Amino acid sequence: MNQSMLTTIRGKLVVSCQALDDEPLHSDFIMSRMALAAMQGGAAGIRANSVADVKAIRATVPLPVIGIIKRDYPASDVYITATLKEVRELMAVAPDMIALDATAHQRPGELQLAGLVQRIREEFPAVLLMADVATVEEAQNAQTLGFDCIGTTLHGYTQETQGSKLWHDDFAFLRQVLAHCDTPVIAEGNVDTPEMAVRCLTLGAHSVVVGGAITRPQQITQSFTDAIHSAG
Ligand SMILES: CC(=O)N[C@H](C=O)[C@@H](O)[C@H](O)[C@H](O)COP(=O)(O)O
Repeated sequence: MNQSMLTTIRGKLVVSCQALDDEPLHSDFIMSRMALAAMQGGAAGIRANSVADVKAIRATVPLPVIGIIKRDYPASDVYITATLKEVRELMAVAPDMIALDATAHQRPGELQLAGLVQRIREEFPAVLLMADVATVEEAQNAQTLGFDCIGTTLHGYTQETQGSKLWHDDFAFLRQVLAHCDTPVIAEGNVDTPEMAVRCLTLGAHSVVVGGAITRPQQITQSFTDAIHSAG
């Protein structure tokens, strides 16, 4: 499956099934059922956090999986697959692709981004690597480092991009990344409606990842209650 994941998800939807330990649906069993529901709805791939969730999802659905480990480190803003330790942990459950923070921020541990990519390529040559970025410069750097694909995942979530949403100005950030990179670009982050997902693909995104709008019921509920509140 590994080498073909990018082919499998081209022009299609990947569903992010994540619930952190402070969220109501935190459970590898529930995430595996979310993945099954996503598959029944036509998703071509799954993105998941933690070894337990990736393992449960892999045992439940035959879809390719993008694995991450979110872990907070003191004195670093990097929390998505920050070090080689998380990569090695994930490889025990063999995701097809691993996504890692590819921002310019200082990483915990010895290896910075270039060194980390080099070590992963040496140790795990078969796994695909997705660069989660927030800026165009980070996307270009990820391309130079040889990532297999670039995700807009962290746009709006770093100090430099705080408050920006992927869909702002008709997906201006996504369009800029697409204009500057030949590497496949995956639209991810605040893609909250089917129309937005279609727009990302029409603009040239290789694939689109949708999370909370499908798999976080507290967020979905809030969109209804907010709408009712503003109408009243
Ligand atoms: C910023 C960050 O930590 N993003 C995480 C990355 O894996 C997830 O919490 C998001 O749910 C995922 O990126 C999908 O985005 P959205 O849920 O907005 O569709």
